[in-house]
Amino acid sequence: MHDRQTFVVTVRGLTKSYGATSVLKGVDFSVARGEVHALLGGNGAGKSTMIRIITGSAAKDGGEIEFRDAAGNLRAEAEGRRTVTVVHQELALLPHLTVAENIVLPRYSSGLSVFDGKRSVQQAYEALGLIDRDFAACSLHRPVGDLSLHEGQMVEIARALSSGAQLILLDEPTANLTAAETERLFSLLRRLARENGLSVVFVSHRMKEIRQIADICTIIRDGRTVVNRVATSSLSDTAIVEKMGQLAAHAPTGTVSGARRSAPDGEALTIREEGLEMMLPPGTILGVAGAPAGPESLISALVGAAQSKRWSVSFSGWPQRFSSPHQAATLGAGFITGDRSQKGVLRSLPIIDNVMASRRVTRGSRLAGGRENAECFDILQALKVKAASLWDLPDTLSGGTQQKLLLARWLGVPSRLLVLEEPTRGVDIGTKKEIYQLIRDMASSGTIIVWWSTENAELLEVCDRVVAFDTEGRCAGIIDREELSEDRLADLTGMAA
Ligand SMILES: Nc1ncnc2c1ncn2[C@@H]1O[C@H](COP(=O)(O)OP(=O)(O)OP(=O)(O)O)[C@@H](O)[C@H]1O
Repeated sequence: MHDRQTFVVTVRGLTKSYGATSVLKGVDFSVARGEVHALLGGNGAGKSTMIRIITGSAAKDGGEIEFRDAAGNLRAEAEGRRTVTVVHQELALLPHLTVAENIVLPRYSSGLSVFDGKRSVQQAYEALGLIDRDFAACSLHRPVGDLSLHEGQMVEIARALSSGAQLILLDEPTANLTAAETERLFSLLRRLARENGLSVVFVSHRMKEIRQIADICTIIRDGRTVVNRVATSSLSDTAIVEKMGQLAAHAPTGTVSGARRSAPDGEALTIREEGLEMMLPPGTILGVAGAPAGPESLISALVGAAQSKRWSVSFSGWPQRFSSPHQAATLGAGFITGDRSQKGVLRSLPIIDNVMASRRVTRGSRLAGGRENAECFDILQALKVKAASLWDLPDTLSGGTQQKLLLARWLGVPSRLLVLEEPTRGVDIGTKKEIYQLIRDMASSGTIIVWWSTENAELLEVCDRVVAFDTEGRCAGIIDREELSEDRLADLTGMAA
């Protein structure tokens, strides 16, 4: 084990309440210099709240936080915080500025230094060169808006290194990365940990990658640390899920594939592009696999988000072209966007409006009725959403719980078609299983489900058939359930299995 002196951050007995809700009840957490550490816990366990307190964007009620430098000397709290950087799923980069400008920006944020273009490019090159010399040599003057997600992540990590970060926290960073990019990100993080002494904290609900990347793990449950700095390899998957308090939900759910379900009534959906035709009987769950280009074009055509020359869609043989997602919704085609923060959650409206939105559209109701309260309450209970009040704003909920709000909007709404983009992103392991069952129930009642996921294991668990796209957006194959495997999907899509 590491000596106390080598811990870059140590949290002891941290407490935090929001009003009457006690969120952190005495959390302990410490990260050693140069380690890759997984921070685990169910939705709402308190991970982000603790991270916000460590970085200073929320205040603690009680407990201690201690920062130390590489030599083991105590740092002042304000100085220590500056050595911690969080890389979120939605990258905090300015798309119109160049790579170099984005990397050096924090150096000038105090307003005390005068911007020096030449020096900045040199500083940016030094930081990005630690990650990838070739990429640094050709990208410093490119606008960040032109980069891929993976390249953007490299720029954020370079920016953190350039501003003296000792500890980087990454929040589900591999969603939407290809297999090769995921492997490159993991080996980069391992190298920076080993050679530069960087500490990495990895927050993820994907068991497979937790094992791939993290040597040490800490598990938080309901505001308390239940596993503190234990070797990940010493815990089985079942033990991890049990410590998170989700063993019951983790039990096998008795998958019933569409092929074995009795065929419900309804209209069949036909999707065509040149040289390809898919006919989906009512109740089919069609998985969509691959990097964004292909799935996005198909989904836009299905939900009326964009006119498509590539795809044609028909219900029971009748061509169907929705002119907007609103029209699609009124005609029984639901859509849960993968862009939770920009297009999904209605931030200025309370939880009840977020949940009831699609029901109001499909029912054509203009006034919110009193019975809605009870209905909304039941829907949230089915998804185990813990909220103090239906009238709270969504920002008072954890990230994974906000994702559940989007699902709640369409679950149980009678629909011909439900299109889902990464519906379980950020959702904890136990809740994922429950969502799979709720979606199967909707399919059993005749709804056709189209489910895009970058987690191949989930497509295997839920879908009757999968259409796979390669990284260029071309259709690479349609695979029936019996022939599905994670390796086959990874091969066809080039995405991490
Ligand atoms: N501003 C706030 N006001 C009230 N409650 C809040 C606020 N911020 C967070 N909470 C509550 O604190 C609890 C912990 O949330 P937190 O975001 O830390 O969880 P998490 O472990 O990061 O979950 P996830 O895996 O879903 O991201 C949740 O129950 C959430 O509703």
